[in-house]
Amino acid sequence: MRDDIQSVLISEEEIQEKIAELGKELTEEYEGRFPLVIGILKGSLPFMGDLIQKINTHVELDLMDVSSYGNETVSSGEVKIVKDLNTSVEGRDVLILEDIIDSGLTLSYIVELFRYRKAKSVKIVTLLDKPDGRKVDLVPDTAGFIVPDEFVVGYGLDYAERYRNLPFIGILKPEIYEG
Ligand SMILES: O=P(O)(O)OC[C@H]1O[C@H](OP(=O)(O)OP(=O)(O)O)[C@H](O)[C@@H]1O
Ligand code: HPA
Ligand SMILES: [Mg+2]
Repeated sequence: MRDDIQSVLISEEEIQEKIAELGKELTEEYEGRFPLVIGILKGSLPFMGDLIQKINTHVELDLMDVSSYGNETVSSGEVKIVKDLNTSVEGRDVLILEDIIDSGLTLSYIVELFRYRKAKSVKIVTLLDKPDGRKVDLVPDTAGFIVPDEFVVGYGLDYAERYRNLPFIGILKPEIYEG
């Protein structure tokens, strides 16, 4: 699996350091507010798993599965809800956790949906932001790292469902997806 990686973009240590920082900020922000923390499957799983342990106040968790990439490296543009929330967002402080914002299509769809469902507040925290990939105007409230316009994998991010279990963020050798 690691032989398929051309270079490591963000190391395991850098990721964990950033998560500790984010956890501290979020603890202060959400102290006493009991936010609904929503992870977007499947990519956000490692980030969510690590980050929630660094948030030192009560939170409620839920998961939503949306998909627009299939097995491709470019978004289809069509966002499908594969699994909806179990919890109502109405009147709640919602904290959305994402692994990456690329075209912005996935999150703009979700944010609009949560506003329509009358969330009290919606905050977006993403581990990675790829601003050069943007197709719609969407700015996260917090981004851990800015990444270049390349297809990245690891720490939740997949190519054709693989590499999610790498503990770092890397760039795949082009021959893996070109041929
Ligand atoms: O800003 P965008 O261009 O919409 O891309 C970002 C979204 O794409 C990926 O999810 P994907 O649909 O591949 O599902 P997955 O998390 O299960 O891999 C990623 O996890 C984000 O949710
Ligand atoms: O660069 C990426 N890598 C993996 N999944 C993604 N989904 C959007 N962008 C990416
Ligand atoms: Mg994916």
